[in-house]
Amino acid sequence: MATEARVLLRPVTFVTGNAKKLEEVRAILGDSIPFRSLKLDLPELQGEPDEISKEKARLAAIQVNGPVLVEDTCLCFNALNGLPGPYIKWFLEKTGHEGLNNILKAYEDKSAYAMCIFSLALGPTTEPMSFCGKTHGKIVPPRGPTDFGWDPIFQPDGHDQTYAEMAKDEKNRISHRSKALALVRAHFAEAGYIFQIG
Ligand SMILES: O=c1[nH]c(=O)c2ncn([C@@H]3O[C@H](COP(=O)(O)OP(=O)(O)OP(=O)(O)O)[C@@H](O)[C@H]3O)c2[nH]1
Ligand SMILES: [Mg+2]
Repeated sequence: MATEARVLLRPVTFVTGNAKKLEEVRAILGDSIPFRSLKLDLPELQGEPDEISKEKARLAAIQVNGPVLVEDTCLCFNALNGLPGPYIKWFLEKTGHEGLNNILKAYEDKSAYAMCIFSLALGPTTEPMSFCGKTHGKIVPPRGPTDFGWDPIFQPDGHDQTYAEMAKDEKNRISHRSKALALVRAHFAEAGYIFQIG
């Protein structure tokens, strides 16, 4: 089904308070989609990851009054049926890498998945669309640089290194974030948006 082309008068604003996310999004997207960034710490709902991400997009679109892209990242332990999930930020802040490993000491299953849900809202009155990427792996004692979140304790399946130990471009090739952004790019290619940026 052909999608009607829509004219966008402004670049897509990627709204995040997290500089490391922005760095990765820039590296992955390159110049495939006209975008700029805005540093804002948006309030986050409690609930299912998809709804948290969409609500961030709704709030961001009101602030920006134009097309916005946001993302919410989850780290999900299979032994805990997906928790900490969207609450990983607070678990990490309060318990650290050691605490996250300790939580799983009670379980044999150390498997986990990293999940990114991007939400795109074309404007403040448009319902956001979501794009989800997942990378499966396991939780391990920390290895590698500690400059980005839980990267040192997440070892993707099929790799000997944690996210933190990997070269940046290697992480970006296989990450939850790059899988979700591949869907965002495919959406832009299919929707045929026309950017008329004055
Ligand atoms: O090791 C990591 N590798 C990653 O690839 C990654 N992506 C996000 N995070 C962290 O996981 C929490 C998500 O929470 P989150 O999605 O609400 O992000 P945030 O509040 O930092 O930014 P934002 O909500 O303003 O965009 C925050 O602690 C982020 O630092 C990552 N850690
Ligand atoms: Mg956040």
